[in-house]
Amino acid sequence: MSKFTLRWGILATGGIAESFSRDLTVNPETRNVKDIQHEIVAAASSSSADRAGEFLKKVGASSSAKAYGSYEELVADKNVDIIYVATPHSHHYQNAMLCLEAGKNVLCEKAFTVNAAQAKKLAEKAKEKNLFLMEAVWTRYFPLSVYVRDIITSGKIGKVQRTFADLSIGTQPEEAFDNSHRMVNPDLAGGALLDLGIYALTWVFQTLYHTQPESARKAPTVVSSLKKYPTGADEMTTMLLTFPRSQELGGDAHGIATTAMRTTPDPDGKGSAGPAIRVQGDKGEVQVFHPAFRPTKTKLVLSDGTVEEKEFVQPGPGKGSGFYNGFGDNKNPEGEGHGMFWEADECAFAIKEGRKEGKYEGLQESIVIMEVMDEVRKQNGMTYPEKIETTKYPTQL
Ligand SMILES: NC(=O)C1=CN([C@@H]2O[C@H](COP(=O)(O)OP(=O)(O)OC[C@H]3O[C@@H](n4cnc5c(N)ncnc54)[C@H](OP(=O)(O)O)[C@@H]3O)[C@@H](O)[C@H]2O)C=CC1
Ligand SMILES: O=C1OC[C@@H](O)[C@H](O)[C@H]1O
Repeated sequence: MSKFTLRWGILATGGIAESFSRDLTVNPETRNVKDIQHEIVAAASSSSADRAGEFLKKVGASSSAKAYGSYEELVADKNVDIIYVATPHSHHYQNAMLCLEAGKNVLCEKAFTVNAAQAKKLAEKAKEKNLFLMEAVWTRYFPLSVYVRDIITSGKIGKVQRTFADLSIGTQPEEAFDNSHRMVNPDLAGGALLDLGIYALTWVFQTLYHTQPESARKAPTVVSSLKKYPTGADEMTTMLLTFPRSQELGGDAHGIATTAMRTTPDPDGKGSAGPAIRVQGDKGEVQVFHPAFRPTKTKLVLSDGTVEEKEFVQPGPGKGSGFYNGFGDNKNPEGEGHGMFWEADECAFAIKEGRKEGKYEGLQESIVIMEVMDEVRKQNGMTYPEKIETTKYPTQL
């Protein structure tokens, strides 16, 4: 049987574009995926075509892949089936809209947009054009996440009551980033909430919201506190979410999502401080260890005395495929892939099957999460410049 090939265009040539593109070059059979394959057919850099060309060489794309010096040229390429948007948060709305308007399917990096209004507009445009659109929350597609969700829906830990989830990175932001860096720069919609807090929210949502039947899912209420960094972006944010749920499911559930730049749930790098995520039911809990964006270890602890630890090593090409932590250069342990190929596979399966959204986080869920982040920013007076909050398209950034 011939394989379905998804032809990718890569929009931007920064750190995560490199990790993602390297993962696209990994043979899917190494992860036991047989019916689809990926091909990078083009990349574009807003700086120059030369930079796009160097990028294509670096990530191991075929020599026939096209290098463009503008995003507009990329979206006009007829050989491209889907575009991976890998620019800073501030640019996602404009860049993703450019792709959709040109008739391209889109996988857009997290945080999906700057606010929920922009996310809704993208979802409407994708629907109008009958295109696939997905937020690139890669963690949702890991076998580890599938396992955790299955634990919950199978009832193994009983009725789920509460999830604690933290993604904090234990850095000194003053040393790690200058004020123009995307992690702290409000002009690029920087800050802990949109960059890191999204993963804490991902764990809260995929355990307390996504595990409910679709018709039963209700948006949570939220109370929050946020500490600002001198640039005006946030460096630490804490959110308490209440999910309205039926008595049958155990009644309302609480999600505590935290993020911070200066602390870490894993100070010794060995997991000694305990898990970063705890999903608690009335018969036990399932734990997930740091980092919330790329966890590899879980522990199930039940009130009947069962304790089961599991390791989920990312399958892959062998020596360090270039694991990128968002602001530095970090290598995967030998023999591990990065893990962005799972979300890429989902795009291929969806497009092959004619689905228009990701199966483990549809657009409605991305929008609800953006609404939570909007509310947190509103409660704490954190705004971004109007030109990146606007839904006006096109807007020159
Ligand atoms: N899933 C994950 O694990 C990770 C996801 N991310 C997400 O990926 C996105 C990009 O992050 P990352 O790759 O670290 O960022 P980088 O700064 O490394 O790269 C961003 C790229 O966007 C393009 N760009 C266009 N306009 C601008 C602008 N005004 N300022 C800066 N860059 C611009 C540039 O590419 P060019 O010049 O080629 O056009 C640049 O190289 C963010 O949304 C982030 O949240 C980041 C890290 C990890
Ligand atoms: O998505 C991400 O995951 C890893 C983080 O360190 C990074 O900053 C973030 O963008």
